[in-house]
Amino acid sequence: MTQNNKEPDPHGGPLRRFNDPAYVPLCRNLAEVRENIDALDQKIVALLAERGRYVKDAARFKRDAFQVSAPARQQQVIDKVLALAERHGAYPEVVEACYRALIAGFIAREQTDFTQMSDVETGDPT
Ligand SMILES: C=C(O[C@@H]1C=C(C(=O)O)C=C[C@H]1O)C(=O)O
Repeated sequence: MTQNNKEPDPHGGPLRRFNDPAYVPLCRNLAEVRENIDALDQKIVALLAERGRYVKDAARFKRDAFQVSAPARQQQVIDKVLALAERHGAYPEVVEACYRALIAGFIAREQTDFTQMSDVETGDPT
């Protein structure tokens, strides 16, 4: 196969086919594939914003950095999303990698939020 370093033509027809006869194509061209991906990305980012708001709220119920990190809960989330991946036919390695990155990012934000809070009983900044 030759390499031409040109981006694919979004409006061209198919250049390859899957060998699996059961494969049902979804789109007529790459532009249509990308419209669908872009529409999903809008929903995914909106959902990430909503998830982030709950992660922020979680900081109100924690005493220290270990509780912010909550490693047992992290593992529970990974196990749960891997089971969901299987149920929905998502690629498990993609789901796991995404969630490990997401959780790491959310924890970093939660740790920052935690430093900008005060103890409910003493009023001490933590
Ligand atoms: C939101 C929480 O805090 C952190 C963030 C998590 C997440 O993004 O799912 C999970 C555990 C914690 O590391 C929580 O403890 O539930």
